Amino acid sequence: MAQYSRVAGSVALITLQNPPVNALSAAVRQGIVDTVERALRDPEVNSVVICGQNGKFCGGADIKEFGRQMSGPPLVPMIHAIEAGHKPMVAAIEGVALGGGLELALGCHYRIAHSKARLGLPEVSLGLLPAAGGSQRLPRLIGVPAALDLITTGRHVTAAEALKLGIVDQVTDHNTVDVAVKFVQSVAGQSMDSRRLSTRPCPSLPNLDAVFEGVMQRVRQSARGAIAPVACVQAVRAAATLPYPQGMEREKELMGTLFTSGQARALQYCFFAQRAVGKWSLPSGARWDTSKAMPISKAAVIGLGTMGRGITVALAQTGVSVVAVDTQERQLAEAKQAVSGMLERMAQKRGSAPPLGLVHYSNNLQAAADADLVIEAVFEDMALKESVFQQLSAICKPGTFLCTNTSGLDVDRLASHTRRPELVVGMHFFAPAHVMKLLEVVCGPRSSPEAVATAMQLGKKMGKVSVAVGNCPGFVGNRMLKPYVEQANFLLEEGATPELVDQVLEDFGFAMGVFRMSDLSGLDVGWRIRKADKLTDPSVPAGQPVRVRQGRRYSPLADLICEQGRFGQKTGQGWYHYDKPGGRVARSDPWLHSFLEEYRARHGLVARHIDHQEVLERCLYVLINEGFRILDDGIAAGPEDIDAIYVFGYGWPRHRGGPMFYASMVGLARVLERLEHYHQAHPDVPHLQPCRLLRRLVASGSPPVQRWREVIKRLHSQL
Ligand SMILES: CC(C)(COP(=O)(O)OP(=O)(O)OC[C@H]1O[C@@H](n2cnc3c(N)ncnc32)[C@H](O)[C@@H]1OP(=O)(O)O)[C@@H](O)C(=O)NCCC(=O)NCCSC(=O)CC(=O)CCCCCCCCCCCCC(=O)O
Ligand SMILES: NC(=O)C1=CN([C@@H]2O[C@H](COP(=O)(O)OP(=O)(O)OC[C@H]3O[C@@H](n4cnc5c(N)ncnc54)[C@H](O)[C@@H]3O)[C@@H](O)[C@H]2O)C=CC1
Repeated sequence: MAQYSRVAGSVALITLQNPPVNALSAAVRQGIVDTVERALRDPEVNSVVICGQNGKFCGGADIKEFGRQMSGPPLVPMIHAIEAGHKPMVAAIEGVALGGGLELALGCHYRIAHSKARLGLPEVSLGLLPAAGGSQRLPRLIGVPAALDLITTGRHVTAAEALKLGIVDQVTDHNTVDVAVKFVQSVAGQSMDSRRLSTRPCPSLPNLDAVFEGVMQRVRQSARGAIAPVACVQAVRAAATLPYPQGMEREKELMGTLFTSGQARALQYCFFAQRAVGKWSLPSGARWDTSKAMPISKAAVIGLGTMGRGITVALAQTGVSVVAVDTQERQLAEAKQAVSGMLERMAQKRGSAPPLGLVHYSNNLQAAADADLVIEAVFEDMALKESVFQQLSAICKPGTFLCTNTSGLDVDRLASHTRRPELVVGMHFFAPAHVMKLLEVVCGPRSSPEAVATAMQLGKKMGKVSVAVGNCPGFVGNRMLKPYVEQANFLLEEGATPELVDQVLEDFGFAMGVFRMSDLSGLDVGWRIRKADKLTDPSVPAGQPVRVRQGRRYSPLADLICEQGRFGQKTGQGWYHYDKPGGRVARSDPWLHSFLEEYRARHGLVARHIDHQEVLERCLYVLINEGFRILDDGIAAGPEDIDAIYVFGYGWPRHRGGPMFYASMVGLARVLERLEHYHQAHPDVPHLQPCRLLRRLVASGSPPVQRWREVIKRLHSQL
């Protein structure tokens, strides 16, 4: 809806009303059309201000309407009518002006923003382009390079940057509507001809072709198969090279392709999945909106290796005071330097002071005594972690939350080593912890709703997408990763190369294929876990066939690589060769290829041709199959949780929506059929055996992912 009122005698004030973000639903669009017509007709009115209710101008088109039959007045003619109006129209921008909201403001003759407002055209992140004239008006207003930057990245700008770029005419710290009303009165009666952006030429650019070629190259490289960024560049090119009406035609044509695409559906699903995961609930009935999170002003981080350092930085960035503890003096000194360096670099980028004073260092666990919350990040060793939790339980004040960053150990077992198991919860960050958006909050059977709420809330404050998961080996993300990595190793045994597997996965859209990723993370990490699981020599019982462990197929390839001291990037050699230890550029390694040939010969394996389809299906479907098992076990609340974990923590291409969404796009019957096919070919690989939930969903007619919860009926929910 849009409310019409008269202020200051002659100014019509149109207020968009559609909480929470005044999205441009059909009713709002109809309201705008009606109220603008009324203002233009009313002889007592000489000017118009458009604003949004509750301090938010407009969050853009109503995304919930996409994918349904569109009704109500379309945006393009509505915005044209505003721009063509003979009375001055001013957008009073508070809160946000995003997507269609900014396009509406660009149709107005002036824009006044509050200093705290954010503006942007984020359509690209929904698989779309700004198709209500945004791709044509913005370049005319701020020039091609700046418009290309905003439209292809979708980034939000502050009011101050918007003023600098020329998107807004004025920024105020006062009441924006009052300022806009005063301003519009001062221009009432003037001609608005020069203020209509559609009538302006695009500022000329001498090297137009080179600019577009450069941006297109950059976009294609970083988009990894996403079509919207490419269409955004094409639309802006139309603004730069065609008259406005033809540019609008091109914008419409490009939007037509995007609007109904699978990528747009996937990206819009991700938007809602990201929000859905915040609305967690536990089997006890405790929920996100009924459980109280405790405020955390002082935290302690125990263990200052790769993870502890990143977690310390992320906490300090959030304004939380941190006691950073490592018992090794050398590690402590190195961590101090590394943390300060990271904080300084980040502050320099932002142009603010680094929060160095928030971090204090100690080599003594006692320093954690008065922390509100502790995050343990020592080596992945159960006995060590148990001892640390036992000590913390004795040292910390009553009520301190005790969290672990373990990658997959039993959180409840750690809880049992404390006097307050209800205050123990997993906070599983991803490396680098100050950059990666994902946080798995692991709820043990005894974790209290307050502990879960506090960890979820702290994660959100740190800018993370926090996902509540149940307690099982590997939780959600790493549990699914295991069969994926295993399958990639089997493919090597059968004739593939790391280059082939990685290329297929990178073509699919992963930032890194599985072998490049393993080299980056360090091959020794998995090796240590396999040793602890008694899968590697010398703990393997005598007589155990070398490619079978615990009755199922096992590939010792990664163990053999590690035995050679090849731990990946850190040692300069792994599945690939690097120029030096710590080198980043992966090069094909002839040694590795001969090693694979010898390995196959030794085990009587005959290399066969493996095509791209098999690589993709075996790696992805086995991971998806484990995702179904996780849902069936009640370790994740729904497919959205798994998808958010994979998109924000594991580099799953966002435009493919996450593994569970992808499965529903491929078709569950097809996934089932291919798993059956591969399981028949490899009966000694239990992970390939289709899970019963997948079968049940197929038997229920393969409902869309949004309706899976109706089919998942858990007997023993862990969440
Ligand atoms: C606005 C935010 C920054 C607020 O953030 P925050 O305060 O953190 O709150 P949130 O938790 O994010 O959100 C709260 C709540 O609001 C919901 N919500 C937010 N935004 C929207 C929205 N735009 N629509 C609907 N709902 C929204 C959100 O889901 C939360 O609710 P909950 O899920 O129940 O918890 C932040 O929310 C944000 O960033 N929002 C998104 C902003 C955005 O991306 N805007 C752009 C939208 S797309 C757009 O505007 C495009 C256009 O306008 C162009 C439209 C042209 C259409 C023309 C169609 C022509 C098609 C031609 C094809 C023809 C095909 C054929 O031939 O058939
Ligand atoms: N490295 C990664 O990518 C990820 C690791 N994790 C998990 O995070 C934890 C830490 O991993 P990393 O940072 O990689 O380890 P790391 O090996 O880099 O660092 C561990 C640190 O703990 C310190 N430490 C050991 N015992 C201690 C004690 N009793 N008290 C205080 N400090 C002690 C060590 O001195 C060392 O500095 C592990 O549980 C790991 O599984 C989780 C997510 C990702």
